[in-house]
Amino acid sequence: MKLLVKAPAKINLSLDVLGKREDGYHEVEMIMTTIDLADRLELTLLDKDEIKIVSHNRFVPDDHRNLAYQAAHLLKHRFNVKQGVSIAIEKVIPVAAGLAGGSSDAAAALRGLNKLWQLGLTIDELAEIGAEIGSDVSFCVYGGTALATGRGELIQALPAPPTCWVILAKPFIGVSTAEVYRRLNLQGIEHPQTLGMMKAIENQSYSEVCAHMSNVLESVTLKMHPEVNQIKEQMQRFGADAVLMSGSGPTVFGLAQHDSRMHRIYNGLRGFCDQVFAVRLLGEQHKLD
Ligand SMILES: C[C@@](CO)(OP(=O)(O)O)[C@H](O)COP(=O)(O)OP(=O)(O)OC[C@H]1O[C@@H](n2ccc(N)nc2=O)[C@H](O)[C@@H]1O
Ligand SMILES: Nc1ncnc2c1ncn2[C@@H]1O[C@H](COP(=O)(O)OP(=O)(O)O)[C@@H](O)[C@H]1O
Repeated sequence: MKLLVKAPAKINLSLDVLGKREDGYHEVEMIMTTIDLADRLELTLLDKDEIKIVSHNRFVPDDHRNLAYQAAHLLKHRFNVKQGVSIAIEKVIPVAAGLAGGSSDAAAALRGLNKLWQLGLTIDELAEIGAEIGSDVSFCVYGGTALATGRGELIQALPAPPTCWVILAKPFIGVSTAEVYRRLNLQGIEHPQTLGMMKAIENQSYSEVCAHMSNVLESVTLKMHPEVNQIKEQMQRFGADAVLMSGSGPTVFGLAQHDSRMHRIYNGLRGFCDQVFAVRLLGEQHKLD
């Protein structure tokens, strides 16, 4: 038996860090939303009692380091599943990009294996299990738009932001999330107005969403990789209404409402970056798969 599952990427419309916790993680406040850029996972039941990862992307591990493997392993052992599974990952989301590709693959594996292995877990139970794999996995289990707090695993659903295009550009560098958090200096950072962003979304005000886009991790990544700032400037020059780095970076995204503007930014950026995409927001929390 086979099952196809989609694993969409996320962007952070705002990202605030409130402080460092005793467990080493940081307390965050983030507005996250899924976009129409997705990996595809093909799950196939195996008679043999094993978890197999198939991936043709050289940046994606095909063993226990793969987050989708970790999702399968967790479910298998916690619920004493005897069947094995092969997980083939067709990678579309750039790796180590601030777009939660690995986390979304893990979330898709959780949702898919819940069906394939007939575990009968609720979406909330899957999100709780996801938090054991990584801070962003819970959000990815639900998808849509949400406020994420705690270390990122506490999720409160929000309405869909106003419709627009998202143009993404990833320079040819990878960024380590752990290193970015480690280098963050909490003194003197300018905090985003998370509440303002939530109100902008509730009011369906595109201009207010643009005005409230802010990410405190930019202060670290832009210093380490000046090319990220250059991409931000290019996007602004080509007419994006607002521009921000997603997560710990290095991917930069810009928003645009009109098709013509989207084409101008997309074509303009292709000369500067190896990976450029123009996609729609997926919107509200919805039933993935
Ligand atoms: C920055 C964000 C924003 O959405 O995304 P990405 O840029 O990775 O996509 C997330 O906070 C990343 O979440 P995720 O990538 O799942 O992080 P984890 O695997 O849980 O943690 C990786 C490392 O980042 C640091 N970390 C992560 C989350 C957090 N709230 N505080 C932290 O200090 C810790 O050092 C941890 O060891
Ligand atoms: N399924 C997966 N897809 C991509 N990367 C993965 C996956 N599983 C584990 N990884 C590892 O996780 C690291 C971070 O990947 P990714 O989730 O794409 O980045 P980010 O957390 O910045 O959004 C990669 O360098 C890779 O080694």
